[in-house]
Amino acid sequence: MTGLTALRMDANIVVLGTDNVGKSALTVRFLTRRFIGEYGEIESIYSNSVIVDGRQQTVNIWDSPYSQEGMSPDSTTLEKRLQWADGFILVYSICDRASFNNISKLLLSIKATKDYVGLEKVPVVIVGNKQDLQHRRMVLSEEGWLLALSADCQFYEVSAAENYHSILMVFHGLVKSIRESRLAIKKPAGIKSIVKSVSAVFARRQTDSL
Ligand SMILES: Nc1nc2c(ncn2[C@@H]2O[C@H](COP(=O)(O)OP(=O)(O)OP(=O)(O)O)[C@@H](O)[C@H]2O)c(=O)[nH]1
Repeated sequence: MTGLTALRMDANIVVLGTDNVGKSALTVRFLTRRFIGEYGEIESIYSNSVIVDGRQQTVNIWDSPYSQEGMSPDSTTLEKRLQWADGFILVYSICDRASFNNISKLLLSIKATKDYVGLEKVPVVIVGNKQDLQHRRMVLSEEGWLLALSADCQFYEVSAAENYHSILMVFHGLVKSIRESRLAIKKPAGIKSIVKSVSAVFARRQTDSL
């Protein structure tokens, strides 16, 4: 991440997942507090001003409909989104095993792209949506938790249809992580690492003069 990126006050969030998992439903819930049921197939970047931990922040959210050509984990269209993003929301449906399997592929694509541009760790939140459809559940909560633990991500199970607050937590959690990752990059070296570097220089000088 460059110095300029570290100073930016807005956060670019990309919402990814296979078709029908509720990417648009989550985004619209967060932006309007409403669940409208049908969302169409429109690709959009929404901007919204939010207050997280008492600080105002502009959040840009890129929500794209899934299609085999455009959003499969190895496509160039996906790569464009990966480059643009400061953080990701990866959505699966708890009723759709294939959508859960796709999350691991997306994690690999994110890692490959962001490593390529030199980032150490990109904030990611994994979301299991449609929690209200318990009778059709195909993916256990524990599987979501384990995947998130192994990838060092946050995890939420939510229902965009029934609950606004859990969706709010997803977006706020991600914005906080993006902020923290920027602060970590800007943070000056601690006193311990300065002492270590100075000692290393002196040690080298002593051995050079022998
Ligand atoms: N029961 C239930 N239905 C949901 C929930 N979230 C979304 N849906 C429904 O699932 C369908 C797909 O939702 P979308 O938000 O369009 O899904 P998407 O991931 O954006 O889909 P694509 O645009 O095809 O990529 C719609 O009929 C929604 O009403 C949920 O939490 N519970």
